[in-house]
Amino acid sequence: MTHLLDIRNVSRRFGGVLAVNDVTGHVDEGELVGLIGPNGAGKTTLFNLISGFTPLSSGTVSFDGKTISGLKTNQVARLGISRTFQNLRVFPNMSVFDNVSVGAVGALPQGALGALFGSFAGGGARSAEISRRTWEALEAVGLTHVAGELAANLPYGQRKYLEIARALAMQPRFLILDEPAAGLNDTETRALADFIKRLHGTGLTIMLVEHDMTLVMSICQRILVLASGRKIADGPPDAIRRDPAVLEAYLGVDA
Ligand SMILES: Nc1ncnc2c1ncn2[C@@H]1O[C@H](COP(=O)(O)OP(=O)(O)OP(=O)(O)O)[C@@H](O)[C@H]1O
Repeated sequence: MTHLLDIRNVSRRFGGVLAVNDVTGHVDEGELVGLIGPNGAGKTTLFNLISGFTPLSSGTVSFDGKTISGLKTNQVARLGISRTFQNLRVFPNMSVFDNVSVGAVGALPQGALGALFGSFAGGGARSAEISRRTWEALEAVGLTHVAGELAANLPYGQRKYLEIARALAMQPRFLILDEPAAGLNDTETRALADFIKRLHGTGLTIMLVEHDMTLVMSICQRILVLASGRKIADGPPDAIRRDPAVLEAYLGVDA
């Protein structure tokens, strides 16, 4: 069976640091997978390698049976991989609606709808489709009521959902969330966990990096663990919780 995401012997070196060291793993269609590990383990670098933000030093990444390593970020996005960032990348002086529509614009190849609807109707059909996808994404994260607000005016918690909405406006098959709960309080984190579960319930495949273990253990079906760039474990939350290598590397406990 072909995995939706297939990572084979992937490495990335930064000077003397092997940030990701010969990692092999996969994500199947419909899974909700967590990626955990101590600070500096290589989690964000692995996400960057998957989404095309950082070139690989060696190895291959395939998506839906096609090699995507070497593609540019926008090409990867158009194939259906969408992501959020550890540090929010919201445009503060743009409206919430415009921030999210950036995602929809990025996902639609210029002229594709023109070809579909004929050259005269193309421009109008394209902007109607962008608007439809934007509203749909805002609806999914519960931000339609602030669509006209400047992003800068949103509280931090809502800006995180804004970033997720922008990723959703690309109508991805595979969503990558980099530390979605960072900076949120306990109540907000619980609400986020429910939201991610609902999103996953719609059939979306999701992979997330998260330091909040309660969140990861409660919602993920499977967890990959990195330590010093290497994959040290891969399994369901219960097994990961008891894995001696994980306890040693992750919690500093000599099991
Ligand atoms: N652009 C870069 N240039 C040089 N070194 C880098 C670069 N990006 C990452 N690294 C190094 O690679 C290693 C892995 O970093 P990475 O950010 O992927 O870890 P992480 O698991 O996401 O950590 P954290 O949980 O702290 O976010 C670290 O030693 C880091 O300093």
